[in-house]
Amino acid sequence: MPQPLTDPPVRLKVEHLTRAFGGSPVVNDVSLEVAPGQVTCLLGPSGCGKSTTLRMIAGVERPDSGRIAIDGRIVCEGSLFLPPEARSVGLMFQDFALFPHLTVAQNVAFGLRGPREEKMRRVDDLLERVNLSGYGPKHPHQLSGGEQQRVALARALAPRPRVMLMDEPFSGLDNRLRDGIRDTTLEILKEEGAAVLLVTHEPDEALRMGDEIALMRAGRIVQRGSPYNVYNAPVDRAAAAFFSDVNVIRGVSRGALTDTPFGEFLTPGHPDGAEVEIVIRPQHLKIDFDRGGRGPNPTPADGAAARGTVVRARFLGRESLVEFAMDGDGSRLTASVPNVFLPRPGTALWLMIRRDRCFVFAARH
Ligand SMILES: Nc1ncnc2c1ncn2[C@@H]1O[C@H](COP(=O)(O)OP(=O)(O)OP(=O)(O)O)[C@@H](O)[C@H]1O
Repeated sequence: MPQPLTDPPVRLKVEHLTRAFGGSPVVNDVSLEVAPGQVTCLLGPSGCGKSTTLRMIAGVERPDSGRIAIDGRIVCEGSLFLPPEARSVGLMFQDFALFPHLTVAQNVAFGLRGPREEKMRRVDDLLERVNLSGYGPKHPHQLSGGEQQRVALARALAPRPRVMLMDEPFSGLDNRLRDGIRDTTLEILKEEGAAVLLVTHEPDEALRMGDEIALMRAGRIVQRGSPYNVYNAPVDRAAAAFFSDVNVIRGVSRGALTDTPFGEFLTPGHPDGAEVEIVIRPQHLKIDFDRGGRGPNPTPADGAAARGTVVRARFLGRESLVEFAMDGDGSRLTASVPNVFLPRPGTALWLMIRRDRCFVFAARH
């Protein structure tokens, strides 16, 4: 494939952003870039500093240090601190408040400058794109939560912001509405070509919406990459566990191999005697029947099978979760299987591991 001659353009560039409250750093040396038309999801648990990062980029919170540039123009560094309205950023928060006394059209037109005709064209165009044509004369209280949310999106996008900052914008919506609105929102954001930074604590939302995920923990970005890479090549056990439950099999590395109930695993890079953790998601455990104690015939890719006894099986709709106590050491492992598979507690079954889906990390102490 031909290589691009220049790097893709960067719309939002954040460098070494830091902010402490009461002496403890809440945002610690955060750097990231977002290109026009790209959605980066800032993902992390509650309290990890996502909103504070977003607020500094918006210009409503001052960093202690660091630099923010939009289209190459520095909007924050040292004593330079441009207010939100001078940064060309659009904002959308969870508790987006539409102005109750203004109509839908007036809400969308609120941040627009210029001739009336032009403003009305932009308002009509946006209302059409959020599927609310004809809603212009209504007032916010006459709209459902989902409709109000779409008006808020139209309002934030109306002045054509270069950067769109969204903080948990979908969390006030009920589940059934959410997926549809996420998809519509994504489509419009892409058409508008803004660089989007979206804060969320929900991995599913980040996987669905993001071109890139920046995984944040305790004030720092611990991993950045495409959703595929962040999910399939986590930097550590906690990064893996943020996206799903995980099983952890512990062992000791010797000669770059670690012996487990499932056979030997390659553990290169771990010194002799080092404790390692083999991490595997529940959907990558394979289940087979006991066949009178003889067990399955694993392929070389499966490695060895290990026997366990069902402790609990739960039906979750799309999948079932089956929890096992392993024969050898009584350790617990959980497998998820598609559809309904609900073996009785006490049933003996064999488990195998999808070795290509394992992550090996140094053990945490
Ligand atoms: N103005 C403030 N003064 C003191 N502490 C603050 C202030 N703003 C935020 N914090 C603290 O900083 C930490 C990070 O807050 P922040 O809102 O950035 O986290 P978050 O990752 O967005 O979490 P959530 O998803 O719960 O909103 C929290 O412990 C919060 O209590």
